[in-house]
Amino acid sequence: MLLTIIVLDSVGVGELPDAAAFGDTGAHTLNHTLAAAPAALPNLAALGLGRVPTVQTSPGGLPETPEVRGGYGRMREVSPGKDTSTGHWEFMGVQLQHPFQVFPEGFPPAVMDRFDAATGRGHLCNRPYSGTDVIRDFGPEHLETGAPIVYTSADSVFQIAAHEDVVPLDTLYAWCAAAREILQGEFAVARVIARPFRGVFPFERANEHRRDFSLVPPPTVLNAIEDAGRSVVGIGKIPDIYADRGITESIHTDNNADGIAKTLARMRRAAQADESGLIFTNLVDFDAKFGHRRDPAGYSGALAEFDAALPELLAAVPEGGALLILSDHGNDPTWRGSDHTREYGMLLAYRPGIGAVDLGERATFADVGATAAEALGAQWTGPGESFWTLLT
Ligand SMILES: O=P(O)(O)O[C@@H]1C[C@H](O)[C@@H](CO)O1
Ligand SMILES: [Mn+2]
Ligand SMILES: [Mn+2]
Repeated sequence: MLLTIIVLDSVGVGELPDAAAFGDTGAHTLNHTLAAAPAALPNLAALGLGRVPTVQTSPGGLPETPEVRGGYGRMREVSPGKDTSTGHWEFMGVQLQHPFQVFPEGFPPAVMDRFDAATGRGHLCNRPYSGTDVIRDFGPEHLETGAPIVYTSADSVFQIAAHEDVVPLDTLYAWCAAAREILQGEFAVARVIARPFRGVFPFERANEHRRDFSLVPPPTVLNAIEDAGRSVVGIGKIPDIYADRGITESIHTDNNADGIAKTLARMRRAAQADESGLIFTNLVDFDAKFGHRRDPAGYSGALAEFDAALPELLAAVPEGGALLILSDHGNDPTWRGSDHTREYGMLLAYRPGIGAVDLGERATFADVGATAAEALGAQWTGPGESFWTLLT
């Protein structure tokens, strides 16, 4: 049995009931993107996306689709966060009791003194910043001094930007590993992120060389699937997000198109070998290239690019297999600021021969992991209610 899960990173489907606590009342990544930059998305609509509550189907939204052949629903996130780690860990059965620590004033001397000692270079910035603005504003001084640019956001992240001609990639990754060691315990941040950049002012991000150094998660459904002797193929940021735990094979990707192509190829290889396991992909461009940059046209184009590839992905689902399409938080490109938005996760499902199946409102993202465990015959007694029987 082959299960493929594809996360459309940050494609939220409307404010969660507790959105006010995050300052996100009224946010709706999908609706606001399509209202600002219309795209038909016929294949996502045919899976039932337009039937997810609050998703707009009138003009400026998805087309009405009389013939829906897919499972559709939305998911509540119980963990108190709206970042990638929180969302993906909850997918696989980890419900956080407390939010990851954030550092809106920057990182204290107890952290930065140790980091400076590790790099021998001092540092620049050390406060919340947009990743494209920070290289524009601090890049010239970085080129002169070689000091790493350290910045954060509303998320629990310690980000290190450095020019590839000034700091070789392996040095930047070593600095991230050193920061990862320092940022534990009272200073634990969910992720240390390497943000290499290149070119001349105002510089260009080398997104394909981004690397996330995540905290190690507690045991997840991925471990249970691996323990059941199934393969767990992580594509894109997935291995980083789970700190390689419960991952049996990792496939790096440069962008969404590359992620889609590598997912397709791996699905076909698994089907030919009658392989039983999970292919788990994260497509990050929606979030990283367009959401945080408040670029609805780019966001809409990325959705259209995925929608155009969907027929091939559906055709690659073997008999008896399944495909889930999810989102892990919002990042409304029409919203104020440059951070994520607290929204329902999208849930779409496809199996060969499926009709229209209303998967309803899931009480937690962890229903995904409970479903994956049941589908793949893994033992999971943690959080989440499986919806696998709705798909069989
Ligand atoms: O460097 P940028 O502004 O893209 O940083 C964003 C802010 C988030 O915390 C981080 C991970 O999604 O990317
Ligand atoms: Mn994300
Ligand atoms: Mn993000």
